Amino acid sequence: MKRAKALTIAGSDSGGGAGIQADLKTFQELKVFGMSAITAVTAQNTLGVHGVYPMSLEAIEQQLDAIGLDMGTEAVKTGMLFNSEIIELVVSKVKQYGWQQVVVDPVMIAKGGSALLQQEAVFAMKKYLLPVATVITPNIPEAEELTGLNIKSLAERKLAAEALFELGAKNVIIKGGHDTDDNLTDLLFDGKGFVELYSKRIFTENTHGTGCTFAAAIAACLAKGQTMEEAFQIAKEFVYCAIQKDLHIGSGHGPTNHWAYQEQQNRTVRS
Ligand SMILES: Nc1ncnc2c1ncn2[C@@H]1O[C@H](COP(=O)(O)OP(=O)(O)O)[C@@H](O)[C@H]1O
Ligand SMILES: Cc1ncc(COP(=O)(O)OP(=O)(O)O)c(N)n1
Repeated sequence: MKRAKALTIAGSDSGGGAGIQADLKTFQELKVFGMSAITAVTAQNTLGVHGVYPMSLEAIEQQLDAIGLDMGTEAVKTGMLFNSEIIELVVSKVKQYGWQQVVVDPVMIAKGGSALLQQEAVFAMKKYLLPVATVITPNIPEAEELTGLNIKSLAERKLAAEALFELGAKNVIIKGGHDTDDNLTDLLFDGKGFVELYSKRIFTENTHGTGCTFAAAIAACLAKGQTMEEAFQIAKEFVYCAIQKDLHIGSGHGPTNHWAYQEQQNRTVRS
C-alpha cells in the first residue's frame, strides 16, 4: 500500500513535547510516514529552553537534499527556523523540489519566553516564506508580530487573517490558545470565507507543544489528500484530545498526549 509522507523542517526538543519530536509523533498517529530536517537542537524540558544550537546551513541543506533527491514528500511542515538564512535556504529547497503542500508554523517564542526565531528573520518570513505557504498557522502573538495589528477581538483577528493572506499565504489559520476568555476560537481564512472552530479551554499546565502538534496534524492530513477544512477539523480534535488526556510528565509545562486521539477513535469504532 502506498503511504503518504510528510517532512518536518524544525528544531529538536530534547523534552519530546514540541518541535521535531511532536511533529513525528503526530505524523505517526495519523498514519503518515514522517521524515525530518533539523534546523537547531534545543536543550529543553518542561521547565523551559536551556540552550539553542542552530545547525549549519550545510547540514540543513544536506538533510533537505537527502529527502528531495530520493524519497520526496507529499507535505512539508516548517517550525523553528531560527534565522533569515535558514528561512531563505528552506524556501529555495521547497521551490527546487516543487514541494506543494507547505504548512508554515511561524514559531517565534516558546511558552517560557525563549526566542526561537531571531527578530531579524521576521522580514524574511514575510517576504519569502509566506508566498510559498499553503497555510500559515500563527497563534495570536505571532499574528500580531507578522501584521503589526493589535488583536483583541474576533473582528480584529479576521483583519489579521486577511493581511496574512495578502502577504501570500493561500490559507491562514489563527489559533485561539491565547484567547483571553475560556471559549477558544480557531479561525481559518481561505481568501474567500472564514471557518470558526470552537472549544472550551481545558485547564491544565500541560500544553507544551500544542502549536507544533496542531500544525503537524494539518500537514499529515494534507499529505493524505484531505481538504484544508477537513485538516483543520481533525487537527483541532487531535490537539484537544492530546491536551485533555495529558500525561503529567515533568514538573513544569508538560507535553501533550499524542496517542489520545487514536485511542478515542478506536473506542468510537468499537462501541
Ligand atoms: N488550554 C487549552 N484547551 C483547549 N485547547 C487549547 C488549549 N490551549 C491551546 N489549545 C488549542 O491548541 C491549538 C494550538 O493553539 P495555541 O496554544 O494558540 O498555539 P501555540 O502553541 O502556537 O501558542 C489550538 O487549536 C488551540 O485552540
Ligand atoms: C524546538 C521547538 N520548536 C517549537 C517550539 C514551540 O512550540 P509550541 O508548539 O509553540 O509550544 P510552546 O513552546 O509554546 O509550548 C518549541 N518549544 N521548541
